[in-house]
Amino acid sequence: MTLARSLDALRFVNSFASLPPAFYTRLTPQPVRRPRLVHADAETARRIGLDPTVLQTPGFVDAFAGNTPLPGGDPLAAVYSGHQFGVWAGQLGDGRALLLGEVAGPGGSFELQLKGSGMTPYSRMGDGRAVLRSSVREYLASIAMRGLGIPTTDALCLIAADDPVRRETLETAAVVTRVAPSFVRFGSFEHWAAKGDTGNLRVLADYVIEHDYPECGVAGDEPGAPYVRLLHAVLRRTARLMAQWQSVGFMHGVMNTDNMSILGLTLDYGPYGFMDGFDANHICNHTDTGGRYAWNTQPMVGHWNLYRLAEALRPLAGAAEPLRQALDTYEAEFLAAFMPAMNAKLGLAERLPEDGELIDALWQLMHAQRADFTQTFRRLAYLDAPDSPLEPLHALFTDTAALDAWLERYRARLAREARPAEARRAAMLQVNPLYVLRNHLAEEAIQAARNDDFSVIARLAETLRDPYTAQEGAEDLAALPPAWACDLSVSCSS
Ligand SMILES: Nc1ncnc2c1ncn2[C@@H]1O[C@H](COP(=O)(O)OP(=O)(O)OP(=O)(O)O)[C@@H](O)[C@H]1O
Ligand SMILES: [Mg+2]
Repeated sequence: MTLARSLDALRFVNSFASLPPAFYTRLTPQPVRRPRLVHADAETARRIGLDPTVLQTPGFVDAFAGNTPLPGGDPLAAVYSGHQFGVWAGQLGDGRALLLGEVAGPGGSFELQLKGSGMTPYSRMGDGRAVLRSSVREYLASIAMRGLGIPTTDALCLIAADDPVRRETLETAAVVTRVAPSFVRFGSFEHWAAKGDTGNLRVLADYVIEHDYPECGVAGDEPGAPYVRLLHAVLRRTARLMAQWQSVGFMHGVMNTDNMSILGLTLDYGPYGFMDGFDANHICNHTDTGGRYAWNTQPMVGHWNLYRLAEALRPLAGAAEPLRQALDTYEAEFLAAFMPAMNAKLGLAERLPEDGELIDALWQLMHAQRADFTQTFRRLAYLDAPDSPLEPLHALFTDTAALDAWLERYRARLAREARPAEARRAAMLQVNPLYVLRNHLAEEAIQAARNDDFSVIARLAETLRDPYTAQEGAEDLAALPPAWACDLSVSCSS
């Protein structure tokens, strides 16, 4: 299929553009110099109805670099506000992102968004650009999270360019095309609520209900009820997302309300991290000196952010009490997702009252010894398997006697499972990934990409797509971080 026909096949509908003009500013992307394709994701292309064979064509690169317009596209930057690090930040908005439009693909309806495509009226002090470094991280994280089965925005392609971009040092620009059913954030609601503009608040809420949560809107209902249901639905998705993050050791790093997806997707891959050695208080974002967004605070912050969303919806709900009741279900929703996830990670098909203590004891042990998060769970799957020595598991812990003591408890618990050991092992390998996007792997990919060597990114994308299956020749991608990685730090700079 030719590029033109394939792009024509993307049937743009642009429902966000049908909202009142105050919601966005129409503008075109600012072109970049010498755009070149770093990588494109055929799976995402298929989902949106784009023939993957066009991904390598120059026309495709130009269109998704923002250098040539997409037929049927209607680019716009959306306004939103938000709380950053617990403090009201006022008006923000797509300062470097542009919504190209919405397409109907075989996998549903998706918005396509360029990130790093130039200044907008919401750029404030920023330059509208994203550097290659942070764009590689965003691109790979999207693929990694989808591979893990965790709700996320997707990335269609990553394009590198020559434009210089000043951060701490001089870097170069890149553009990521992100894909999601919606990029609306908690902060999109806070924006109108803070202005006291209940009219536009209702427009937004009704749009989100119609577009993404039709089950919340019931005709002939009490006037405030759909908005309470909306909060409840977003709360359930957010609670589940937090449980999923926790269970793979993912840390978002900047859980500001403007980065909280109304769809419960992982949104905005900035200074995120996957845990290496387990430290429950680990802060992946160097800029977050107070540790607001440490691993163990994430579920609580999710709840705090939902409070901000509830406050924003208050003028529509009619009364505060139903919103409060919805908020009160958060902990139960989180635990209803997290506890079974933890049982599954340990291969416990049944749930017994004492399992919580067994799991807590493992967390404490891993934390005290900084045992590698990913490898600990993965290697537990092979416990007492034929031809599987204990040594690789022992190697993750400094105090092996303490590990052995816990393993005795664990074995005793496993003995009460009806499921045969082989079936348990297979189930554990399905939920405990072997490959996660460790910081040092992203760093290696970035270093190579800076020299126009995109092969490291391609290899990581291929492996992370299927993180639960051991892949021949990918042993190094499962390995613990090398010594040099201790010095890596990731900040908000992007
Ligand atoms: N280089 C930049 N130029 C213009 N605006 C920026 C830039 N970097 C960040 N911003 C804006 O600052 C605010 C907070 O930034 P944050 O890092 O959370 O978002 P982001 O990574 O740019 O985008 P997104 O949340 O869409 O992934 C947003 O309004 C964002 O658009
Ligand atoms: Mg953001």
